[in-house]
Amino acid sequence: MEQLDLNELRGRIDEVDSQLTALFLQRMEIVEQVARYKLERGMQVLQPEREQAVIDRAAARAPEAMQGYTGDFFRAVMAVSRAMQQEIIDRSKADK
Ligand SMILES: C=C(O[C@@H]1C=C(C(=O)O)C=C[C@H]1O)C(=O)O
Repeated sequence: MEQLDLNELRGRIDEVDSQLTALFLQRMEIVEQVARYKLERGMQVLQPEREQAVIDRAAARAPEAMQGYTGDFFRAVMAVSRAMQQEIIDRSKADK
């Protein structure tokens, strides 16, 4: 592959990444509110049924060859989501 082509492809990846970043941050802002909801009600951060539903719905939207990767992507996103929720909850409990 020509260097020029690679640069062009990477430029397109950078553009998608910038959209992904904005959407990720938007998702995490909502997740922060979910964490506060759970904190007030003493709920567990991990909700396996909900996670499976998120993965299944996303995978169903993807072409067959991409379904596994789509599931992996959402598993990673939700692991980050849970980590932030746990930090919010732990910090809030430590402050009391
Ligand atoms: C956001 C939530 O918390 C966790 C993270 C999820 C997510 O990021 O989508 C889904 C389920 C939970 O394990 C939730 O309960 O809805």
